[in-house]
Amino acid sequence: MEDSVNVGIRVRPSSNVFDQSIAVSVVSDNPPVLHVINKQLYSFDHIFGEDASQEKVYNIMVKPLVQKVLQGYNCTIFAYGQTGSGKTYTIGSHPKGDAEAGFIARLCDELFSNREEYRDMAISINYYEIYNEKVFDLLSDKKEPLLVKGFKVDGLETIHVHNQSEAAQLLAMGSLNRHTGETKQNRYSSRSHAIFTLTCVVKNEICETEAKLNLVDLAGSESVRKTGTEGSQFQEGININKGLFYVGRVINALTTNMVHVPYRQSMITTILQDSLSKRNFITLVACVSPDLQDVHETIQTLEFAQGTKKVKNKPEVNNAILEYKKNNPTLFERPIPTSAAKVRSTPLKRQNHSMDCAITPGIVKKPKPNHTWTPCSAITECEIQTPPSLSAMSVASTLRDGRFVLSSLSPIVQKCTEVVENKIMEKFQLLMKPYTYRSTPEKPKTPQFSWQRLHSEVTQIVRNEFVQLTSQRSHTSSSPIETSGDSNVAKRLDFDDDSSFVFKLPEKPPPKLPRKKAHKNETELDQSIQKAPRRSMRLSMKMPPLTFVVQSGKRKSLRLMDKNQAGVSPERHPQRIISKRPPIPTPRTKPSTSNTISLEDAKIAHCNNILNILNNGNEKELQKLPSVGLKTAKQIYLYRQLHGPLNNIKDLSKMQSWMGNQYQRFLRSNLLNISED
Ligand SMILES: Nc1ncnc2c1ncn2[C@@H]1O[C@H](COP(=O)(O)OP(=O)(O)OP(=O)(O)O)[C@@H](O)[C@H]1O
Repeated sequence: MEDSVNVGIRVRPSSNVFDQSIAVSVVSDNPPVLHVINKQLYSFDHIFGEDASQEKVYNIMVKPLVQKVLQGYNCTIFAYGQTGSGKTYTIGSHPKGDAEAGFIARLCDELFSNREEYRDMAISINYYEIYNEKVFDLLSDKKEPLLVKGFKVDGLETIHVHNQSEAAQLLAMGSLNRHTGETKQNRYSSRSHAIFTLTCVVKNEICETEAKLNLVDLAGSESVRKTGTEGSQFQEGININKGLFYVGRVINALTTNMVHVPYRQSMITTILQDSLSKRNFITLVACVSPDLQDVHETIQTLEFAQGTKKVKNKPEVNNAILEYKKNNPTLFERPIPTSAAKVRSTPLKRQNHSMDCAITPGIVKKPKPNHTWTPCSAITECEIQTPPSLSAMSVASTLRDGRFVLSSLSPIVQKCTEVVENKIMEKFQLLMKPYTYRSTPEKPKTPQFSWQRLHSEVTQIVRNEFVQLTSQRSHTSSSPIETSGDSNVAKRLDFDDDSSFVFKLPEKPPPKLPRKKAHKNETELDQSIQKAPRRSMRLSMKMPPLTFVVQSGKRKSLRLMDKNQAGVSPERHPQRIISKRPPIPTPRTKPSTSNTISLEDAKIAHCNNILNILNNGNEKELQKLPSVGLKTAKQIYLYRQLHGPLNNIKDLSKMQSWMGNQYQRFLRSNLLNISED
């Protein structure tokens, strides 16, 4: 196993016996690619289709961990997914017959039946659950929650087992004690996270190693709306989702080498802290339902799984996608069903730039029913439609023409490219108007039009520009945009040609823009486009100046001048976004603003902010200020009680409890440039 985090997806058999509305299909097992309706493609370490046997899933996901445990590594296997998606089935809460046996039964079988191999090993079992953020022992009669000290659970029963039947008995007994409840989606829905821990102590002549193997059956990732929970079940749902969220955050922090791993934010991550670390091994089996009615939860689960581990893009995956698209052209051309059209990405969406095929859908525009996107068809006025989903076309265009692979660029440029593409697509219909007059005897026939061709033309122009940009600015592309929204991208675009990336205000005031270019609304713009004789001529029109908006002396953001000011929408000229011309401020911006004035304003605002915290903050808030600890916070608080609010920050120097140059240190660390006199 090359990675310490291994993510697999398991698709359970459909529960729709008669209805064939399936939303998920496995594109290929190897390389693993999954297709979800609404044109999304995902890749993970492993994907198991509906017909994957328990044995197959166990052999791939769990078996390799046995050796790791014997070598002394802690291993944790999580089953994650919506309620009823097969988590308990996969982990195995009951010692079932051979074919149906889950991970726990198979593991015990492996460890005990090969006693020769594991002769000098002692195994003990803990089985407990986390219900409503409290720990309950499933192997004990006690009904009270257990105390947690640090990351250790106090008073947990640890039972030594010597053979498989003893282990099976404990599993069966503990499973009966689990908190379950009936929801709309599962009659015996697990309402808790159940943790079955095998502690293996291996002795040999030289040393003794101890390692844990945790099998965690997480509670269902729920949508309260769908499960129909209320009252105490609703509260359970909140705690369940909290636990799940932090499991995801912790694994993500480990895979991305974050300095801070948020173990303490939920009970489950607190307790498993010693097993969830970079030194140990983590396996996540995300269970999904293939049914169309569950597509929203399925996408949430897939994005959760994707969020836990950034899957590296592999060429074989791209080839598999291409092959699949070739064989299933209709899947990528048919209109999006209403239920799927509502699907949005989850709050956990991020890092989708890691794979071209997993671009998160934006708001999906729904084409007219029964309309099929036909490549290279001439269109008439009445046929103007919303263009196909950008994400799908992006994948296609980046891969099909083979000229350009988006993923080869840095995340920043990928994101920028997406932004520009989106802008172009927004105006697509307007751009297309000139093509749409009907062919009549008076007018010449409209040239044959193809969405694909136009899209790839425009995209290629933009991307070529970005390729140049990356080659000039390769040093800017090292830091990935973790949770970038468009605003971040705007910031990223925020540079001119100067290598220091310092924004410069233009020396001359901006030239007055010709009025004739100003368009008040889209209809006007629309008309002017129609009047323009040829698209090529329109594209050769003079580029509207780029606008830098100066805001409170902070970093300036590059904005494309809107059509009210420039007359021509900049989205139609994406190739100019990295124009080398010096930036011209918008006529609306105060012409006299200089950086010094803005910086002064910023300083004053900063001082006021700190003064506000000093006067109104409670002890906790005061401690958020640099160089203010609990003691100083208490002193400031007391000083305020005795002397009333501070008139200015300098008043703080009157506080007698400052030691040595503590006050100066406070000023320095809060970046307060206040003179002593
Ligand atoms: N891969 C599979 N093959 C056959 N049956 C399955 C599979 N996955 C799930 N099932 C069946 O689906 C039903 C629900 O599964 P299970 O109880 O494991 O869901 P769950 O995800 O644990 O739900 P909850 O979170 O509510 O506890 C069970 O009857 C189970 O046998």
